Amino acid sequence: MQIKNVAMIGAGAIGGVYAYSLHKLLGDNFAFIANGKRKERLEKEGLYLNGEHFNPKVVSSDEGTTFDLIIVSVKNYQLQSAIENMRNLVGENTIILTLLNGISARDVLQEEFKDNNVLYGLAIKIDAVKVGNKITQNSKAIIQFGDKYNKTMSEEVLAVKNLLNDAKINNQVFEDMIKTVWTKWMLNIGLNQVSAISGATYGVIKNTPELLSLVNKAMTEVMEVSKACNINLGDENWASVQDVIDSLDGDGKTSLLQDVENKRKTEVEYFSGTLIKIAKEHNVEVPVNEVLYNFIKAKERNYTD
Ligand SMILES: NC(=O)C1=CN([C@@H]2O[C@H](COP(=O)(O)OP(=O)(O)OC[C@H]3O[C@@H](n4cnc5c(N)ncnc54)[C@H](OP(=O)(O)O)[C@@H]3O)[C@@H](O)[C@H]2O)C=CC1
Ligand SMILES: CC(C)(CO)C(=O)C(=O)O
Repeated sequence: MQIKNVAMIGAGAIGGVYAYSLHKLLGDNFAFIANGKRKERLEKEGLYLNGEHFNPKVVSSDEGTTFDLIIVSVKNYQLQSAIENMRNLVGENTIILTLLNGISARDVLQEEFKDNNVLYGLAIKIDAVKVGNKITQNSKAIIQFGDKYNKTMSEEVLAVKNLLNDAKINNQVFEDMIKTVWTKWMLNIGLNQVSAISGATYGVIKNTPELLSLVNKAMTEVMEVSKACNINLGDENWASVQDVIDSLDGDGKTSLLQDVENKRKTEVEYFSGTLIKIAKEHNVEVPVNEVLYNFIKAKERNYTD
């Protein structure tokens, strides 16, 4: 199986980074999916990655074509609209890969596209910042992806791996993608939420013991909930998160902080919001996350122009 044409829905900070490499490899066999004004703007202005301009093809939802692979890189609260916008471009054999943070996007997509292979996926060690149509990204970003379990890789996983290798996109397939997705979620629950409240860049967080301690307390609650859910995050998952924090560029900012700074809706419901719900079902206390949740919700509620 060879992936010949790829579409991506979500030309944002994350999408833009990977679109650059896929566009370079595939030319017009790579396209963004966008409609209306979003399509016009993307076509007219394109994107910049680290100062280099690129202008991939843009297809609309009613293009009358299907893709071998569709990569989804919108925010969690945009997922339903993205699903409707990609529906007509999903064929019988289209593989779908999500890069959204959180633990729910893959299952939401699989429920909508029951007959397709929807892979688990995430973007890690990425410190992309997007202002207007200009993206900066300095770290060695990696896509971690796969089926739920990958003791042996399926034909689809191998095909995506070959594509990412050809596009020179760092990638890893883990045996247990549920644990991998939860590990990233733990990182986001710590780092993203603390940064959104404090306004701190990665560099400031790394050099401020009080903030680091808060990050670790929020993440410890995820470890506890993971045990109650039989996901059982362990020392190696904790260590891999610390490794990611170390790798992030000092000037970079989490996506949640970028949202708060730009007075956009945040993904907090998919971080502590979801953790609090799961914790309740399992009678686990998550007081630090309750505080973080309320602070971020209050920030969102009080955005002023
Ligand atoms: N930024 C980061 O460093 C990281 C982010 N992530 C995760 O990746 C996901 C994406 O984040 P990020 O790239 O920062 O988000 P952005 O907000 O930068 O990008 C989302 C993009 O999706 C577009 N979009 C939304 N709805 C549609 C739609 N229906 N059709 C077409 N395009 C649409 C938006 O367009 P428009 O602007 O026109 O509304 C925007 O360009 C999130 O889950 C985030 O948590 C993961 C790792 C790191
Ligand atoms: C891990 C981190 C903080 C950067 O890759 C992220 O996922 C985000 O900013 O949403």
